[in-house]
Amino acid sequence: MAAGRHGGYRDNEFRDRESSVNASRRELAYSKEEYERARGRDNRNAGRGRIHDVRDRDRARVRQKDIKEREAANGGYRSSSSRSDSGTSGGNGSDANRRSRQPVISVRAVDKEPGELSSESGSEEAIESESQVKDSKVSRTGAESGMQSPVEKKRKFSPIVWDRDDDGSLNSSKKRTLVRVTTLPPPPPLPKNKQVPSNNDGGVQVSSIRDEQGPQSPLPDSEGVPADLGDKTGSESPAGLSSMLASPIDKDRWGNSQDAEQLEDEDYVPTRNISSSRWASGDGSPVDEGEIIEDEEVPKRAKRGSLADSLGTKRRHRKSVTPELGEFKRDGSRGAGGRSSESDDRVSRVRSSSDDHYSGHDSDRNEYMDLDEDRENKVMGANLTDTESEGDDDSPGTPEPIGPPQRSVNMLQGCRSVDEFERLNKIDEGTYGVVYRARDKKTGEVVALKKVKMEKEREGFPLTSLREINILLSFHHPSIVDVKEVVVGSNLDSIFMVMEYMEHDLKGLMENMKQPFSQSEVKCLMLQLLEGVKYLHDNWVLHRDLKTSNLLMNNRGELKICDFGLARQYGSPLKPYTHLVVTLWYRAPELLLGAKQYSTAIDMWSLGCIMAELLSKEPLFNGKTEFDQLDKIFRTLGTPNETIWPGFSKLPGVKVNFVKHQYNLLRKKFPPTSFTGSPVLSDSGFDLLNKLLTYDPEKRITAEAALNHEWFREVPLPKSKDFMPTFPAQHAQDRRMRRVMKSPDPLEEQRKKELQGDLGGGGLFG
Ligand SMILES: Nc1ncnc2c1ncn2[C@@H]1O[C@H](COP(=O)(O)OP(=O)(O)OP(=O)(O)O)[C@@H](O)[C@H]1O
Repeated sequence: MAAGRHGGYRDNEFRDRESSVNASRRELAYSKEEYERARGRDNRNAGRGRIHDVRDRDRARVRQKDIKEREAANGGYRSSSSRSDSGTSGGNGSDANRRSRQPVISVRAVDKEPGELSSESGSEEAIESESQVKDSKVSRTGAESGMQSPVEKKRKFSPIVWDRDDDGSLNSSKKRTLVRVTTLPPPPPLPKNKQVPSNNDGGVQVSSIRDEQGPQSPLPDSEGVPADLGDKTGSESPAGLSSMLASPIDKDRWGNSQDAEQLEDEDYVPTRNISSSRWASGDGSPVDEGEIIEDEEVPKRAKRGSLADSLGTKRRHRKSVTPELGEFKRDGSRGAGGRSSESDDRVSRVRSSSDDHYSGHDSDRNEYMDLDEDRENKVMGANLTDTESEGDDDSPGTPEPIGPPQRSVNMLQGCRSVDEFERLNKIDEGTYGVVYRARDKKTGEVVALKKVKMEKEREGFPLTSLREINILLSFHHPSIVDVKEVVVGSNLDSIFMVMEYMEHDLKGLMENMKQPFSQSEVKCLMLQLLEGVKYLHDNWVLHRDLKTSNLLMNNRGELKICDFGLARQYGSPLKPYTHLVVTLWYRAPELLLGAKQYSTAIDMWSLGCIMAELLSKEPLFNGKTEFDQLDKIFRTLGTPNETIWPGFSKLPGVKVNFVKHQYNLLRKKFPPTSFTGSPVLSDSGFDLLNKLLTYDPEKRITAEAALNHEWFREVPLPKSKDFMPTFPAQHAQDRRMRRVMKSPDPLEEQRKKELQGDLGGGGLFG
């Protein structure tokens, strides 16, 4: 029976995976097509100026050099691996890529010291798989003669550079960024067919407030929040947020006198007034294209900004961003998880309604998608055009209409009202949002509504929420929580994400479980998790806050990643705030040690911590401070050194004198057999755990490689989702209490305190 189940699971699961892989491949095909098109346009525009030629030549040289180095380092291996080229080859293609960028690492494969994880060497297995990957990928990308586009390769593994303060010779942030950006790829496209719908692509209507408000509006550039998600449009919709923003606070209009009073009390009325927004004039004057605002990123989600800010920013981006960024309207593949027909309907409905009101700004097309870049990357696109040929094509004056004309609409016009939902209960209250269980009165469907907290908003709509909405509306995958639409509060002062309802989050679930998950259950969960993370990484997004409370589970055994408030496209320059991303217990050592660059590996470390927690029901490293966290890691895994982690000794945090723990004691925590109740883990399971918890981020296993790990193929096989245990749904107080009592991050605690007492307010949903 069990075997049968497993067999069934494997069929289903691997079919899922196969379809996911296929989707990824389709996305790859798209990317390549776009890339080729961009290159074609490069050629067409070759006469634009010498500077482009010089730049191209430089780039070509750098690429050649890069390729040669890689070949030399890999004994002639030329990786044709591409990010989307996933799954079935059994390859460690991503690892291969990483290694190929850092040849030294593979040379050190044989060096082992006490404390070194057995898997940290980069492994022969990986090298072997490189050639497999090479073979399989070469054949898929035959036109490239087995050589991956340098752009693709660079893009995938270009680390985020966030420290821009070290360039003393350049006293303007703009210059600094320009310099940095030269090493970075153009911002990656969101997934094909999964991008946040633009004006013409359904789901979200981007406002062109200036157009709406006429020339007298001083708002230079603004754009919409999610609106018009398809169910209703026009007259049925509430007044647009744009109008709301465009006029001074009006209690009647906002309905919520409490909010209005608060704002008045705090003298923040002007911030709600777009005509006096910081983008309009004076110190809040519109930022010129190319200007950088050196906003320092603040702790998780504390950063807020007016919607107009980010939207205005995006418009500025848009003029020079890469073609990929702007092009929403693509045919072809669906999301890896398959887009629901409902979503398609939504898109088509909005599309069909988007042909009127065309403002003539093909530039508008890109705005919503790019929200996650927000202020810190104001002119990333502009700068990229100075440094990347791919970006040249979308420079002003060379618009490439790709979809039907777009109309300008009020930002939230078309969104349904939250009153169309019946509130059932409060599920949880996160740091920056309250989550309710609710029922759609029309359809009877039970959903989760995450309310964006606006109570303390001084500058407008929280950027982190914009980012989250943007990403979640864009991405569709079985392992990523689905945001169906955005609705507005009855007083128009609040915005809710309508998500599929999930009965549990893994943190709360484990706290209520008597026994930890079995190995086969952990495998089932890890497979789903890895699929989701692979999908994110394939689409250039780092989650940056993976932890068990951000993993939802329903009673169908499905796991879904939520909380994308910290998620970010990578390959873009970021602000220095590294040590404040990722909840402490799940934070990678490079972040804890102040590394100046990070990439997908930070999420993989979190997955290692999660895997261990799923097996043992206890957090693996539950530090109280950053130092304590590192100490706990080092005690368990051994203190790293330059041999196992080249570059380690140069990390800023290494100035601190850590006790040198000689040995890796992880196996003691997860023995192959146990009579003491410790969670058991097979050799191959332990190998995977080791690879996830590898110190050197360059050698840490990728999601793709992890998915192909032997552990998932050995007995006990992954349990079928259908046979995963079910649990009674958790009530609000369970989840809330757990969060307040167990939250390990002092910053999070502080934020929680700040928010206490600030909840509630008018309307059905508080
Ligand atoms: N779709 C959903 N279905 C059911 N519960 C959900 C859903 N989304 C979120 N939750 C619950 O709400 C909690 C908080 O959600 P989320 O993490 O998105 O909010 P947040 O404000 O970003 O929280 P945090 O303080 O962790 O950053 C989750 O841990 C989960 O328990």
